[in-house]
Amino acid sequence: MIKIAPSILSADFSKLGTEIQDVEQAGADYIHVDVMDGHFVPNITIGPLIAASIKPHTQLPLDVHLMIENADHYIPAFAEAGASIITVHQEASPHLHRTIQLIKQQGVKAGVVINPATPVEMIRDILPDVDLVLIMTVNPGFGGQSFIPSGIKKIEQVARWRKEYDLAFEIEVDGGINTDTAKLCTDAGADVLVAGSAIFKTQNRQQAITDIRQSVKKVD
Ligand SMILES: O=C(CO)[C@H](O)[C@H](O)COP(=O)(O)O
Repeated sequence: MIKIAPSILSADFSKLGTEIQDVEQAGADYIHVDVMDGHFVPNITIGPLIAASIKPHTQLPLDVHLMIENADHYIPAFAEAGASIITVHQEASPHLHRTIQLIKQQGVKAGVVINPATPVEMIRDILPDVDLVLIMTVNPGFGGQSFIPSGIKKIEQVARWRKEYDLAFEIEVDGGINTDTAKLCTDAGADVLVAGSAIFKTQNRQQAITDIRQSVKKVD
């Protein structure tokens, strides 16, 4: 079963608790928390204080996507805030192996992310150490952007390596996911679909999640 991770970047921040409860009741599997620092990406969003304040409002795992420089400085605080998964960018992590080990030392699952312009080969050597690989299909920073299809070949390649090396990490995809693009990703091997505007910008979140789940089952 495909997992759905609504990205709260597109939620109403004035009522985050009820927004999160709404998507949990609607059948979400993870709550995707987009953390941006205004340096690595041109936007500023959520810090550990907000992550900690939303944690009591959901039973779902907090899937924390760090789009920040100096992630090592903040990983303990996000773990303390209740993150279940923390993902860091290959492009922002000069000592990626050390950073992945730091996440695991906090008792949190560790993931690695690559941007649309980063060759998938850049994460090959870290695959045995991660619990999740996140392939970006937009340039990180904002919700509501168009899907960049070059991510599909990366999902396929990561899925091939997972099989070849007998590994068990999840493959997640993020950016421009909707009923038109979800199936391209799941057919390529994605297990977790992050969707922001396709879920939070609708009135009926249950219908939105059901529609994405149905779209990946369609026979072409
Ligand atoms: O990481 C992100 C942006 O950096 C968001 O998770 C992503 O863009 C989701 O939004 P949408 O589904 O609207 O594209």
